Amino acid sequence: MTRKNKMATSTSKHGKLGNRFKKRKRGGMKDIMSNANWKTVDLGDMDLSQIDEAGEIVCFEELTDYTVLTTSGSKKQKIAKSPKKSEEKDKDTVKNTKTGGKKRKLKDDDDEPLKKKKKKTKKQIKKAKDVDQENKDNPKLNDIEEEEKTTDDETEDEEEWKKIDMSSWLNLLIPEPILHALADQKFTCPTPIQQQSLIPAIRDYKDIIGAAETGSGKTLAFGIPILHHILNIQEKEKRRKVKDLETGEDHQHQGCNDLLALVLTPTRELAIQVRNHLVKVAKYTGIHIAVVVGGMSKQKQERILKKKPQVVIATPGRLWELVQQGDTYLNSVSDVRYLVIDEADRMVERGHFAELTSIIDLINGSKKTHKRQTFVFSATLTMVHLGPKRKLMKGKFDMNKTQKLDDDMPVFPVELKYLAAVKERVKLTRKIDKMDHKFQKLKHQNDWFTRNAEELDIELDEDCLHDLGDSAEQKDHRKHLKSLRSNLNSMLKTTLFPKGFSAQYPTRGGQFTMPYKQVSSAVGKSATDAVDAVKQGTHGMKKTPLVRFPKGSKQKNKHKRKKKNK
Ligand SMILES: Nc1ncnc2c1ncn2[C@@H]1O[C@H](COP(=O)(O)OP(=O)(O)OP(=O)(O)O)[C@@H](O)[C@H]1O
Repeated sequence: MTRKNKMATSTSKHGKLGNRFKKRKRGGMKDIMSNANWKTVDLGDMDLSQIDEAGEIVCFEELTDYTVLTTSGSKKQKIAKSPKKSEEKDKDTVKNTKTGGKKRKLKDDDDEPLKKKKKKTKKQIKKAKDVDQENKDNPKLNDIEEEEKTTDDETEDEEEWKKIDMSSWLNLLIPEPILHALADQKFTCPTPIQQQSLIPAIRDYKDIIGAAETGSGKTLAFGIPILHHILNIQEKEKRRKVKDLETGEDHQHQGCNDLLALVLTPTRELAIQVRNHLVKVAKYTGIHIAVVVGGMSKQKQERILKKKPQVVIATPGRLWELVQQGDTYLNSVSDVRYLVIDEADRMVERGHFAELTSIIDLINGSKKTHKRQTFVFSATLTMVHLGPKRKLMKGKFDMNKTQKLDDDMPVFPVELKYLAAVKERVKLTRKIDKMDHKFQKLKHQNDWFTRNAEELDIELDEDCLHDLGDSAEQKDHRKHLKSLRSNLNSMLKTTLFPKGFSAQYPTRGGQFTMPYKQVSSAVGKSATDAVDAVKQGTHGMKKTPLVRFPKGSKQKNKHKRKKKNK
């Protein structure tokens, strides 16, 4: 339907569709009854057969006098009779057809005058070919824009979601629009990785390193905090704008229309998967999420980036290529506030590493003063086991001794505990030796001085001799040494390995035993299952006082409480 009250439609090769045809619209059927004959539209030199999108269309015809009938339930409504009225009313009716509680817009194609359409069609020939090729190559890429349309179309009762029990999310600082979207998807409980990441990432703005198996919900573990922070930025931006309007000032801030978050994934399939997942959860936030991956046509990429998405999900290769080409929007990638490296273990494989390093260098070189929050997620633990974490995080935060030990020896947890106990014993013995040695040395010095002084008949100044018995410092030393000795004693009295251990398995730094049953049940299993198997078999061992828990940890507090109760 055109503004000039002309109608462009198609006729099949086998003849006209007739004077009455039906057009299905959401919310009802539309009948268009022609009151006059169709007239052929002159398209000049243009050959319709060259347009891939044209499908069955072989020529254009226009209808200047028609009546539009719509069905509302079973009742048919006549909405236009005369050409002028028909145009106005038809436009209104279509525009007001409710889809998902939102006004459905007329498609540009329906709304444009035919002449304009003719000009555009020539231009569209190439574009249509590009798009078609692109869609053939990548059906998934095609879904990216499709899905956006369908999301808008969904109908729902605004308050309906509040009936769903979402109490498990309540303490995790989830903004209402996100909670709403989670409820829509019936995600009533956070997964463990989400539960553990959300508060530190949202409230404490901590960097997160997370390792959890495939399908454990890692995407939302970084997605929700990022959306939460962006919503906050938008809120602040709005307030600033209001303030600027009041004061007449014009400040430039990084805000709603900037690239704020970058998610890097090793493959385009994963990028699309992450994007679709985040789009669903950002449904009510107004936050724009886009994907930048290889295999997408330049035009489509430009179209997507023109919308200024605040979150970009990309593969390192494609992103780096576009940055190097000088893409204006992606050039601000160095200023992102949230950086996610998803599937980090795969990302460091050869093939991604060079571009990933370049991107990270670019981001690290940013002159912006704002703090960046980084999320590193991985499906396997290989990344965590690559080397001591503290080397990578030097100076970032202090690790206690047990953490350092665990970090150095990422074997089985149970093994670590016994290694820790052995190390503790050795350390204590060394400390005692050292102190003893100091005392011996002092004593020896005193003896040596006295002996020589006697031999040489020199009167010794008392100050030359070390006081081993009376000074406060010496007293402290003695006290300390005593406590070290008693600790070592109790350690030596406790059996390091419970009875029943028969099989032996080697570890770094020593040979330890564990029940054969557990060893055999752990063989050939995934790391998690093997650890479980070991844990089950060594349940009793966990209770030995040799195990040192990190300060402030749950186990430590439990241990303290138990001790107190005794
Ligand atoms: N809290 C939740 N409750 C129910 N389902 C959830 C929840 N969080 C995520 N999911 C669903 O679990 C599936 C896996 O989630 P997600 O893709 O985030 O896992 P992942 O750990 O990133 O997996 P992968 O390693 O394959 O990327 C998705 O279909 C997602 O919709």
